[in-house]
Amino acid sequence: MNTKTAVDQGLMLPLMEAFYTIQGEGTFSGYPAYFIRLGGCDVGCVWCDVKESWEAGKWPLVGIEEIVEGALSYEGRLVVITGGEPLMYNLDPLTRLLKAKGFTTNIETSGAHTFSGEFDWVCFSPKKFKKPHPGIYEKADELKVVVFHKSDFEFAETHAAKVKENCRKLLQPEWSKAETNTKKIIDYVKNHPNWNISLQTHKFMDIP
Ligand SMILES: C[S@@+](CC[C@H](N)C(=O)[O-])C[C@H]1O[C@@H](n2cnc3c(N)ncnc32)[C@H](O)[C@@H]1O
Ligand SMILES: Nc1nc2[nH]cc(C(=O)O)c2c(=O)[nH]1
Ligand code: SF4
Ligand SMILES: [Mg+2]
Repeated sequence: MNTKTAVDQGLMLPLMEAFYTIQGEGTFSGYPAYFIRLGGCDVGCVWCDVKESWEAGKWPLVGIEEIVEGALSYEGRLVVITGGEPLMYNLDPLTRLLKAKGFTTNIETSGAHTFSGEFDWVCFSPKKFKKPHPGIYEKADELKVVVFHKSDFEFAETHAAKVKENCRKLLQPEWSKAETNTKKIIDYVKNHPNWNISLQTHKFMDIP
């Protein structure tokens, strides 16, 4: 099988980095987790904190068995697949293998591409820069909207209207503007208690 076919089938993936850390964001904040960061993103968020991930061709193509071997070398059995935009790839084979080895599988996604993979928890973080694919709304367990500008509250509500009833609704301050945005988020959540706050706690702890 040639490399392109292997990538198309999700048997090889561009791996930017993989590391064992503490999930810093969202519902699983505080949980030890192995992060698999796939290279490549076509969404283009102006405030993205991993812009170096965007160009898929910069990262080595790694077979999914080798990716899972890396995860197996740590004690934790929670994996977070992120990027870049991980849904640019077929995640069925990787997540099937992770589940067969006993992992809980979580994803961080903008939802801008068609869904694939078998996930226990889907964190959907919609972006103004590229519209989400409509299929993501029924998959999302957590809607996590980054607040950069005051218009992001209205943006958050338009997506909240489309997710499942039991989907968690989180507002996360954009890191470089955290001081002013966090104040706005606190006021918003006090007045709209169906929303909760997510902070990038790994940045406060100075860990990956
Ligand atoms: C780097 S993205 C990768 C996964 C996927 N592309 C996405 O955007 O969901 C991981 C998470 O970090 C958030 N994020 C990225 N840059 C951020 C920033 N400057 N401040 C706060 N959150 C940020 C994203 O919204 C997303 O929830
Ligand atoms: N510790 C830690 N938690 C995270 N949660 C989501 C992250 C991401 O970049 O997807 C991330 C990350 O990069 N590090
Ligand atoms: S979708 Fe995610 S990885 Fe892509 S630019 Fe936006 S925050 Fe960065
Ligand atoms: Mg991050």
